Amino acid sequence: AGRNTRRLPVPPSPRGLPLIGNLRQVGALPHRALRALAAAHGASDLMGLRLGQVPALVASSPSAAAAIMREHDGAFATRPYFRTAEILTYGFQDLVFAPHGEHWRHARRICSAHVLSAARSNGHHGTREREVAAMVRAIRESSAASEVVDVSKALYGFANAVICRAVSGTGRNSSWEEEEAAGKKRSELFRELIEENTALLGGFCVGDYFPSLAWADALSGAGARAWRNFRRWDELLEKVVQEHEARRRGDGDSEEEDFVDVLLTLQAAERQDDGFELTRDAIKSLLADMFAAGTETTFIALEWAMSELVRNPSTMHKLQRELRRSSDTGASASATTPYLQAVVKETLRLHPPVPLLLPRECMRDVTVMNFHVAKGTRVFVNAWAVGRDPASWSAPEEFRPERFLEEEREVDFRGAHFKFVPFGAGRRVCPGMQFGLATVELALASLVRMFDWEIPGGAAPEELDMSDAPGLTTPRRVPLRLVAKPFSCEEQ
Ligand code: HEM
Repeated sequence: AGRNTRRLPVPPSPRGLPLIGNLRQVGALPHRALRALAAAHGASDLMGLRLGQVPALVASSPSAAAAIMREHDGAFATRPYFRTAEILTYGFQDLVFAPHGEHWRHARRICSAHVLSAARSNGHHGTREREVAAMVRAIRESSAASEVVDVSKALYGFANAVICRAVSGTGRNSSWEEEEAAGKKRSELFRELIEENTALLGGFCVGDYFPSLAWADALSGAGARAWRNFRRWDELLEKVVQEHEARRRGDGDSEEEDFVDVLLTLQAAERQDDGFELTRDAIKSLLADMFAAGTETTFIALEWAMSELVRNPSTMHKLQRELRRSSDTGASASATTPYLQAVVKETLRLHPPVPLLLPRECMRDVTVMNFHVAKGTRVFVNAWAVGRDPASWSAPEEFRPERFLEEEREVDFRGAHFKFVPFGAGRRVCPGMQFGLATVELALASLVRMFDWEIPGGAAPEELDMSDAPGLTTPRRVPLRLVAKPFSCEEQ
């Protein structure tokens, strides 16, 4: 097969410049630029690119997404090596990103098992509810002082606090208020570190695109910046792990096990049958990964859900009616809130928080949709373009949650429908899907149920700026600032 594939054509590709190839054409909003490039070059399924010295492949249609993540999932299961990621993950990029090693399988099993069970457990449900309550309280206070609420900031703080508590726990021995103050300080530090991480990972590291010029990073300072950030992460995570160890030596009270507890228990049960040793650095690497992967994504989904609702008042009212009617049945009653589920789906279709998913790398020469793809090719799946594919969706650019209750009611994002892949699919599907969704649904339900929202200064809903920020994740370009009017049942 290897010999035959060489005679096959390579995917259509726009002409690049000498040396840098197509790097300049990717632009600040790569998901948009890549869709336009693909359309202009007859490459609506697969498009070839050259990013510096690195060959790349972009999948932009549902069938191309299925070819990469279902038919050839095994060949594309690895992540490319990134210099900054290597530093930021304790040299454990392999542990988190390499596909076939025992380490990867083991680490991933731990992550998924914990994250999924945490999503269901009552302990974490309670944690989420307390964080939602804290956010609602803060918004009420701002609205009483007739301030405009920085919704983006409130949502980021919320998403960050939920992940902080799920991953590194709550100081179970202190009161909630004491903890809230300490937690806030820590959340701020986490926020700073995560932002720096995102900048570093999304940033341009010469060595990632020009392996033969890797020494240039030493000159540009990207390497030094990554090391500096790494040391700050390390200090914080070391503290988190030490606190847990002290607590475990103490009263051993662990009614609410968090992620660090699970990892320490595993470490103690040491030498797993596959010979994997959970070192201190491996634990810290996994923690850093959860923080980085869980906060930004949850925040972005919430930010766009609120934006779309404010921009589409009839949708907002319909959701408010559903939630206010079913409020006494409790937040877990997802069966009673079908419209909420549809709103969340529609938000993720139009605004997947990681629009190009995380890059994969081709591990051997393969034939994909009759094209030859060489080993070492870096692969992007344009989930954003796939979710707006005009051949698969009616009125694809419109926000219309009803589609998920009508013609698309069978379609979901769990990895079986390749026209809707905001969490990826196959071996590399997001392990935090359940956890992220539960957080998004709970927070959105409370904000929509408990407040009426308006754009400050009486601007018309359709004037709301909906542009996305440059980078590999897509938060709003400008923060969402709204007036919140507390809703009380007597008004209706
Ligand atoms: C709405 C929320 C979220 C969205 C939209 C999202 C989306 C994604 C996407 C698109 C990927 C890459 C999948 C691929 O390449 O096929 C991913 C990977 C990942 N996500 Fe999420 N995610 C969310 C929440 C979370 C949360 C809450 C956590 C953890 C607490 C998490 C942990 C991870 C990890 C560890 C990976 C890397 C998996 C791997 O490389 O195998 N995610 N996520």
